[in-house]
Amino acid sequence: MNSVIPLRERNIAFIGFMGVGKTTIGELVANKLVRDFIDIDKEIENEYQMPTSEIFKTIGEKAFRKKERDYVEKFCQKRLQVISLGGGAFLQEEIRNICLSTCIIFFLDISWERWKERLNLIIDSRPVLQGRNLEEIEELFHKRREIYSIHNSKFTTDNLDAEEIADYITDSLKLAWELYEPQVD
Ligand SMILES: Nc1ncnc2c1ncn2[C@@H]1O[C@H](COP(=O)(O)OP(=O)(O)O)[C@@H](O)[C@H]1O
Ligand SMILES: O=C(O)C1=C[C@@H](OP(=O)(O)O)[C@@H](O)[C@H](O)C1
Ligand SMILES: [Mg+2]
Repeated sequence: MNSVIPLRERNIAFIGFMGVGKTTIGELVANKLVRDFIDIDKEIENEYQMPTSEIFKTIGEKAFRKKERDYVEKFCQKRLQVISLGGGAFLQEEIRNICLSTCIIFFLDISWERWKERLNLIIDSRPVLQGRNLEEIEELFHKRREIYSIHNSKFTTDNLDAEEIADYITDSLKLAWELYEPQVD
C-alpha cells in the first residue's frame, strides 16, 4: 500500500515512549502543515468522557488496547492526517502494519537520563508507570525501544524544546517531499 499512497498524502504518525512528546509535537507539526491532528488517547478519552487512568480502571487495559486498534484503523483510512499514538499502541502488530502501510512513521527518541527528569510530570496520568519502581520503568523503556526501531525516521529529542523539534520535522518532511515528489509548476 505504501507504493500507492503518494508521499505527500501519507499520514504522519508519531511513536515513542510515554512522555517523549508525541502529543505535544504531533499537534505542533499538524499546525505547521495545516493538517488535522489526531491523538489516539484523546479520541478514547472523549469516547469514555474520562482520563486514560480512569479508563484503565473502568474497562481494563485489554479493552483500551482494542480501542487503540479501532481508532488507528479508523484514522489511517484517511489521508493527510497527523496522528500521535499512545506509547503502547505500537506493540500491537496490527497497528504496526496499518501504520507502515499508510503513514510516515516518526520515532521520537530520548535518552534515559533526560527522560527520567520528566517522570514527575507524567506519572499521575500514565497508568502503565504506576506501581513500578524506577528500575522497572527503565527496563520497560529499553524493551519498548526495540519495538520503536521499526520506523521511517527517528528524531532524538534531548535538549530541544517542542517547537524546535516540530520545526525540524516539518522542514525534513518538506525536503523529502520536494526530493521524492517534486511539485511541477
Ligand atoms: N521537547 C520537550 N522538552 C521538554 N518537555 C517536553 C518536550 N516535549 C514534551 N514535553 C513535556 O513532556 C510532557 C509529556 O508530553 P506529551 O506530549 O504528553 O508526551 P507523550 O504524548 O509522548 O506522552 C508534557 O508535560 C510536555 O509539555
Ligand atoms: O505506553 C503506554 O502503554 C501508554 C501510553 C500513553 O500514551 P502516551 O505515550 O502519549 O503517554 C497512553 O496511551 C496509556 O497511558 C498507555
Ligand atoms: Mg500522548
